[in-house]
Amino acid sequence: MPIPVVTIGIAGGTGAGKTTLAHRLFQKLDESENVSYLHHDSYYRDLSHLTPAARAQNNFDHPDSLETSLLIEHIQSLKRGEAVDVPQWDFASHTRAKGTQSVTPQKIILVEGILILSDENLRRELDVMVYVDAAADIRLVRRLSRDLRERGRTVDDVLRQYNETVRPMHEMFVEPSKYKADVIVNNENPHSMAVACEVLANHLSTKAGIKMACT
Ligand SMILES: Nc1ncnc2c1ncn2[C@@H]1O[C@H](COP(=O)(O)OP(=O)(O)O)[C@@H](O)[C@H]1O
Ligand SMILES: O=c1ccn([C@@H]2O[C@H](COP(=O)(O)O)[C@@H](O)[C@H]2O)c(=O)[nH]1
Repeated sequence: MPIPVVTIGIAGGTGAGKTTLAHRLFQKLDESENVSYLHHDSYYRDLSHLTPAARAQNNFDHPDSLETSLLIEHIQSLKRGEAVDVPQWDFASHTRAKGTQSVTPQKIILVEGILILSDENLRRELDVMVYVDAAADIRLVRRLSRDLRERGRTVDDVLRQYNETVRPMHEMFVEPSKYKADVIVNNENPHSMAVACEVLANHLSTKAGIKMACT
């Protein structure tokens, strides 16, 4: 039996604050309202057939690097009330890890990723589209620090990748998708975050009777 579901998409450039916003939303939701959380990064196409050096050169910021059709299938399954087995991505080796993570159907499906608003079929699955915005230099600094800390990279790796693929793909696919969003959050302004929270709380309450306290 299908359950009423609200699907929220959170897009934005690398380091903009998508995951931070998603976690803030979890904290604001009533504890009884669980969320099915899908990250587009989990759907990178496996590269284990390539050498480690070739994998590191892959363009992870182009839409073709992701199996978006599988993400769409998973959103549709969750909407039908069916659990899904989500692949796991290993950022250190650039391969799909062994095993999957089961995600169960909930009233809210939260989908996050740099490219989720650039795909027309994926946009059709989203009820509310949010784009988190921050200046390129701020995003690069955050990305550098996160990739050194959490993704096993060196400064040279991060800067080479940023110049060769991250920045050009951002300009080609991510930044233009901002204009598809219902809400653009300025992550350099805490008030903008608070206003976005109010907009989402209002939408969740009107469309699905879900309570979210933003204060
Ligand atoms: N408004 C902010 N001020 C300072 N640091 C932030 C802010 N938003 C996010 N960060 C930090 O920037 C890094 C990248 O944020 P994250 O939410 O992972 O970005 P994304 O998911 O868009 O790549 C994290 O270390 C996070 O703690
Ligand atoms: O194996 C990989 C897969 C992805 N990336 C980079 O990740 C970011 C997207 O993640 P954010 O959390 O939004 O930053 C994307 O820009 C890819 O370049 C990677 O480096 N290696």
